[in-house]
Amino acid sequence: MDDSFFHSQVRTVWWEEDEADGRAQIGLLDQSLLPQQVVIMHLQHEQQVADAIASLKVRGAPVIGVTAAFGVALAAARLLAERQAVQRELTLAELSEHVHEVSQLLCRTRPTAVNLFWATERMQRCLQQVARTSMPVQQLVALLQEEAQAIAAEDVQACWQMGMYGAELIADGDTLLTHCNAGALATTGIGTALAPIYVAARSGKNLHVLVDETRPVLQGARLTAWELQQEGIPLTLITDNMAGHFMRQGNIRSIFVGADRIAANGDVANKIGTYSLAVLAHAHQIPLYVVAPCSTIDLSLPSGDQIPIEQRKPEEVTTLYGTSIAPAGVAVANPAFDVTPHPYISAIITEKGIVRPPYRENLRELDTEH
Ligand SMILES: CSC[C@H]1O[C@H](OP(=O)(O)O)[C@H](O)[C@@H]1O
Repeated sequence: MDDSFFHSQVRTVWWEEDEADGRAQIGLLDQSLLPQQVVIMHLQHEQQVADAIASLKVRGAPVIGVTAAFGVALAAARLLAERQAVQRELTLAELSEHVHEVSQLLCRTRPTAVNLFWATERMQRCLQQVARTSMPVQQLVALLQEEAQAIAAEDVQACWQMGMYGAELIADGDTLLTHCNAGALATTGIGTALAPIYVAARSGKNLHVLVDETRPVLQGARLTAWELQQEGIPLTLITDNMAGHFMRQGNIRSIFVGADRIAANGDVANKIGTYSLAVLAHAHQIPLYVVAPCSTIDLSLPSGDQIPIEQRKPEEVTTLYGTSIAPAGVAVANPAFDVTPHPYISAIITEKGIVRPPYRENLRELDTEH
C-alpha cells in the first residue's frame, strides 16, 4: 500500500515553526469545530496544549498521546529559547524539572486515556537516558523533539498494522457498526477502529458502516461521518439508541470500536455507550472487536475496575451547540467512558497482531511498554 491509499488530507497534529520568527510550535486541527469549520491552531505554550486536550480540540487516545509528547518537547524548546534570549544558562536539572512539571500538567487534562501517561513517561525516560552522557542541553532539547516525532511516526505505522490485521475480520458485503471516532482524527495515521475498515474497503470489499452519533459531544455524527464521507466509505448515521434495533434486524455483521485503556485482564474503557453496545452485541451473537495500539494497554491495572473514569462538565449533556435542551438546574451525570468487561470482547486488534481470550495471558505476551 502506498501513500495514495488514503485519500483524506486529515492531519491532526504536527510539529512546525512559526513563519515569522522560527519559534517552535504545534500545528493542530481544532476538532471541536468540525465538520462545520476546518480551523488550524498554532500552539506555542504548553498551557495551550493542555487546554486543547482538555477541551477536546484534539481527542482520541493515540493522538492525545502524540500531542502530549509534542507538548513536552515544545515546553523544553520554549524554556531554552527564553533563557537564550536573556543569555542565561539552562541547566540539566532545570530542564528535567520543567519536563516533569509539564508532563504532570498534561496528564491532569484527561485521566482515562493511558496513552497520555505512556507518552509523557516515554519523554521523561528519553531525557533521563541521555542525561548521563553529559550532552549539551541544546542537544537534549533537540532529542526531545526527535522522540516526539518518533512517537508520532510509530503511531502512523501502528495504525497501518492494525488496519491490515483487522481487515482479515471483514468480509465483502459486511455492514459494520462503530461508536465515537476511532479514525484518522483520533490518531496521526489512518485510525484504530476505522483502520481495518479503510484497508478492507481499499482492497475491494464492499462495506457499509453504521455510525452511532455518540452523545454527548457527537464524535460519531461530527467526526466519523465526516471522515468516512471524505474517504468515500458508504455510511449511515444513527442515534445511539437505534443500535439494538439494527442488531435485532440482523443488519450488523460486526462492531469495531477503539479503546482508551485496556486492563491486564482485557477489560476495556472506551467512549460511554460501548458497554451497552457490547451487551447488545453479545445477546445477538455479533462479534465486538476492540482496535488499539499497545500504548493503550495498561498491564499495571488488574481489571477495568481500577481504570479512572473521566467525569466531564454537565453542559455537554444539557446543551447542544450552546442551546439548552434541559431544564435549568437539573442534576446531570456525564461519565465520558465506560468499562466493557472482557467476556464481551471477541478480540483485541493491536499492531502486533490479533489477541483473543484468555486475555490476561495473551496480552502479557505482547511485550507492551507498560
Ligand atoms: C482511537 S481512541 C478513540 C477513542 O477516543 C474517544 O474518546 P474521546 O473522543 O473522548 O477522546 C473514544 O473513547 C474513542 O474510542
